Amino acid sequence: MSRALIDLVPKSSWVLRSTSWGNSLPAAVSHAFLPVAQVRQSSHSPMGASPSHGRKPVTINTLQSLYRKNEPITMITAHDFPSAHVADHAGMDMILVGDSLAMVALGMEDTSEVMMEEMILHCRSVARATKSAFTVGDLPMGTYEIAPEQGLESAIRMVKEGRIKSVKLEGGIEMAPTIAKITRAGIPVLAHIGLTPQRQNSLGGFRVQGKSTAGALKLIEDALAVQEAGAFAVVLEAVPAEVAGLVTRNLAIPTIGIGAGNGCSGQVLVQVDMTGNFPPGRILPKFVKQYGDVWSESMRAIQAYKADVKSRAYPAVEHTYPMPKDELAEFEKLIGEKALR
Ligand SMILES: Nc1nc(=O)c2c([nH]1)NC[C@@H]1CN(c3ccc(C(=O)N[C@@H](CCC(=O)O)C(=O)O)cc3)CN21
Ligand SMILES: CC(C)C(=O)C(=O)O
Ligand SMILES: [Mg+2]
Repeated sequence: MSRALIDLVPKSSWVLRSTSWGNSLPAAVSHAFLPVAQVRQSSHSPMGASPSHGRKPVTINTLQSLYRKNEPITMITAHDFPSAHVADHAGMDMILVGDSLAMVALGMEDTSEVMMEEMILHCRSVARATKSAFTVGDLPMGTYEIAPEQGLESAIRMVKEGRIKSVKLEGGIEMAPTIAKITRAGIPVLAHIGLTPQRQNSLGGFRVQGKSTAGALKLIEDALAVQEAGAFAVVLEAVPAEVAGLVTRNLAIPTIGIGAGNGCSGQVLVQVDMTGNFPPGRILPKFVKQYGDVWSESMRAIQAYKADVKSRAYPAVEHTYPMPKDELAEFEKLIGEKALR
């Protein structure tokens, strides 16, 4: 809302917006009065009671410590401020700004289309909402494959402009020099092997990897190479559980599985998949467990709004701004004089 507009709203209707940071805002932000008529009350998430409330920011050391304790690392994607906000408040250890946002947020055919500038825009919005989780940004296709220097330049842009804490890139042994280059510059790298969607055209589509003996051996070779290059963890996507378990047992860094069974050091899912925020009938990868039905809930709410507008049930009196009685009387008198109606 513009300054001019804010000045028009009577001060009496201003309330302290109860934010998701809890009821007691620090003094530094207590001037953040917004002209909202209602303090949002949510029965399912009482203010200040979210799992991540007051949690210290997750760092690379926190992740290391979870790994040592054999406690599974939780990771989910987010692509904007609200989706990062809810993931952070739910207490996720890591939030990934995946290039899958090309498909789930931008409506592109696959992930190869998304540009660096677009990834940076989404990273920035996620970073603003994330107070606790460790953030990772996917390097989009074409921004790291040419040479280690190109990879480092892109990784620096993701951190400086995207405001995220680490980068992820797809590829195994052939990417080791790039992973080493970025890591040595002080940017943590999450590797990603198995099904690498940016390479779908040479994989023959989104296909399970490491199903054959040769494929499984290649996966182990790749995992060891990215570890050796300095990756702080490695995503294993769409590989048999047996192979992922073996890789996990033979590495000294965490494995983050997606469609890789229960033997990994952690799990990641695409948020819109697991919350069910997509039209009915969409075919999901086999590994997705749908924990919610956000689409139906949004549909219900929007259709109820539509019905209320059509029937004039909304807005009701409580959603309107009353004029003081004396002002209204004066106003009506003036209208009568001017022959308005
Ligand atoms: N919304 C969304 N969720 C994802 O998990 C995801 C994306 N988008 N986009 C990028 C990649 C693509 N992903 C996918 C997509 C499909 C399958 C899939 O359908 N796999 C088949 C097996 C295919 C085969 O091996 O022949 C399956 O049955 O799960 C797997 C991973 C994972 N990533
Ligand atoms: C599925 C995860 C690992 C990913 O790379 C993405 O969301 O882009
Ligand atoms: Mg990705």
